[in-house]
Amino acid sequence: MANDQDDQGPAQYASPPCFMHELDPEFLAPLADWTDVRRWRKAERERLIAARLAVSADARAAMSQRIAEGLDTIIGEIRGRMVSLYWPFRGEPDLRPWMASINERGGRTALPIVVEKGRPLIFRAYKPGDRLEKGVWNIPIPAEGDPVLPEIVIAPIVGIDPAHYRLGYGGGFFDRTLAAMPFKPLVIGVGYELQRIATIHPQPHDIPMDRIVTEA
Ligand SMILES: Nc1nc2c(c(=O)[nH]1)N(C=O)[C@@H](CNc1ccc(C(=O)N[C@@H](CCC(=O)O)C(=O)O)cc1)CN2
Ligand SMILES: Nc1ncnc2c1ncn2[C@@H]1O[C@H](COP(=O)(O)OP(=O)(O)OP(=O)(O)O)[C@@H](O)[C@H]1O
Repeated sequence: MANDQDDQGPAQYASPPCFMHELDPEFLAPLADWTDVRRWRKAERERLIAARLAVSADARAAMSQRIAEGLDTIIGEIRGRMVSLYWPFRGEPDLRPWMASINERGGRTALPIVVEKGRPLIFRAYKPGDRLEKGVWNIPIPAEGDPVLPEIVIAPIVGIDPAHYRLGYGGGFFDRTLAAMPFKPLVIGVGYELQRIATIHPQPHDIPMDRIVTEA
């Protein structure tokens, strides 16, 4: 039969598949919708947290010290300024020695508090030695004190991309908090070089960090 093409090789698609990833390994097809992005972010968070925890505690402490030096370089004079930090968990850089040094140099420090899931964080002043209590997810939080508004916000990253978009633990807390603050603080993302990724597939709610500091 002249028009029967079934025996002329395999069926062909109307358009060729995309081979962009073969030309450039960094090429990433955009994820179609938020369901895909959320699924991808969940897996990527787990991978990045595991990678961070696989680094020895000694190496993490050394990197944390380097990060503290990088923060001092960016911030400069600390006297009279308030910086919010965080109580480290899951292998995050431990900046508590730097928190102590800020207070010794006439600066002030604060910690974030989860008031409720789906709501912005609040900040309370905290310096080493102040009383802590257990907050949501058992994260230590300052036991007392009025809310404060830090002019410098240090945000620990799970992942970070070249446009400074931050992947966090998935609560959306920092994005909500920065969107709700009455002024824009200087926002510095901190983490390790191993947390750099090609893209976090940024969404309209994601707010990029002003600066990134790692051990490098
Ligand atoms: N050290 C530190 N403190 C911080 C933050 C941080 O990133 N690091 N936060 C920065 O935002 C806030 C806490 N954010 C968190 C967000 C999610 C989970 C968490 O464990 N989520 C569950 C899933 C919960 C759910 O889906 O409802 C999980 O990952 O298993 C923990 C903390 C405030 N304090
Ligand atoms: N300004 C906002 N208003 C309303 N919802 C928001 C806002 N910012 C983030 N969200 C919601 O929070 C959820 C988690 O967001 P995302 O995956 O970006 O979290 P994350 O940045 O990794 O978490 P975190 O800051 O807590 O470490 C999403 O459902 C998102 O829509």
